[in-house]
Amino acid sequence: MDSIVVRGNGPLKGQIPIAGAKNACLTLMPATLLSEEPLTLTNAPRLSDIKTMSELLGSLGAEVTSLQDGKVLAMSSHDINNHIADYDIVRKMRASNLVLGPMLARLGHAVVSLPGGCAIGARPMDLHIFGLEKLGAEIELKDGYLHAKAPNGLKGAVIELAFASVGATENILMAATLAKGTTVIKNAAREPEIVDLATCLRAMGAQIEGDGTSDITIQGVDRLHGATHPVVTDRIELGTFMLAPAFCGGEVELLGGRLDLVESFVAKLHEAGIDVEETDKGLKVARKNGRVKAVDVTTEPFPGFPTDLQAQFMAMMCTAAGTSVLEEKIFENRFMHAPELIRMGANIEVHGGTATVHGVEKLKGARVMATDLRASVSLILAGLAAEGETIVSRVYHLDRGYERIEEKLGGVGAHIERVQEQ
Ligand SMILES: CC(=O)N[C@H]1[C@@H](OP(=O)(O)OP(=O)(O)OC[C@H]2O[C@@H](n3ccc(=O)[nH]c3=O)[C@H](O)[C@@H]2O)O[C@H](CO)[C@@H](O)[C@@H]1O
Ligand SMILES: C=C(OP(=O)(O)O)C(=O)O
Repeated sequence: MDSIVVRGNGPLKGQIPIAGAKNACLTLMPATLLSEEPLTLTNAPRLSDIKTMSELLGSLGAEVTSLQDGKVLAMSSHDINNHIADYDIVRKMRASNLVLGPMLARLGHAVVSLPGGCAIGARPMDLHIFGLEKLGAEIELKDGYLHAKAPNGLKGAVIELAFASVGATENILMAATLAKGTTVIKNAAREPEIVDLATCLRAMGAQIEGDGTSDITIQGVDRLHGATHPVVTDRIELGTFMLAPAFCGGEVELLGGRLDLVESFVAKLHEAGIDVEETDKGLKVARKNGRVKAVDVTTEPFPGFPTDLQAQFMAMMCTAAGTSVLEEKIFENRFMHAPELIRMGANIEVHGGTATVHGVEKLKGARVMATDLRASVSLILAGLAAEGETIVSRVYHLDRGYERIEEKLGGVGAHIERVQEQ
């Protein structure tokens, strides 16, 4: 199994290219199931989650061809000959549940394994089911699988979500494109990945308005056609790498970075005393001198501070001047990185969904274990700012969401290498 070894670093300098968004690509790929014609995605990230989604789509009869070293995904769902998304693939990745809406819309039936919980929370699918049932689907849970059918086809409806769930919005949005009549999703998620999905669906012939706001209106059409669509920039990879110079010092330009994707996060960086400026090619982040200031953060749905950047921000707060309070409002168990950061000398108290971080002068390298994707990368950032060597094990979590992290961070002067452990 691979581990990542990082050594405490001086200032970082240079440029890091930001990839297409994992979380956009994972919903754009199942959109191929909605049409018999090919869908091609450009600017795709090279990640293990993308391979898992390719495997899942392949198991349903779709063809996914990876071109240009994985940056282009050419997909065709001409022949969908299986309607069962098997537990063995779905359990590897929760986003597998995003085939449910498209399969139901295209085939009129689907059987999809319930993904189950994961390290960060229980993550039920009640809102996905609620929305699809409003569209006329009949859904039953049997043997751990959701058995969904729409004997009379899907029909447009007004669907008010109790919480602005990203996945539920995506599943309902995709299903509604082929439903009869008009669907309105109220309290829809507003994340950039939803806007990217709607943009791609429009390129395929769907009629959608209001994406990026809380009310999305979809006028169903009879069929969707092929398209080529560039995946939006990964705002979480962007935010993660913005924290590297903020934490270690130096100046790094994030190529392809866009302020509108990370505004609430950048507001917190400014409060902490970090400079962020827009350039022709992206965003430049600099910390020239002085200690980072402690700031409080509450995670919220977009446009609020993203939960997927909470672990990384907590790592930086470990050596900030003062005390910061981090409130996690999206997932009930997303502080698994705290005990590992404490092994590196951090002073953190966790009570329920609140973590209080008392800044210390320095972290110290240690052997630590990654528990989930963003926890893993928070430990790498902490290791770069710590004294001595940090070994992060279980980095398969990391490979789900960060392509070639050693190359990207190594390229700006970080001491980081991947090793194989027995
Ligand atoms: C592949 C992907 O895009 N993953 C992202 C997506 O996950 P995901 O789509 O799973 O996140 P949701 O927005 O659905 O979940 C947010 C909260 O709603 C709850 N919930 C969700 C659905 C449901 O039917 N019932 C319910 O109670 C969840 O348990 C969680 O507490 O958005 C999250 C919130 O920004 C991000 O952290 C994930 O990185
Ligand atoms: C929680 C995440 O992903 P997923 O929803 O795929 O588990 C993430 O990207 O941080």
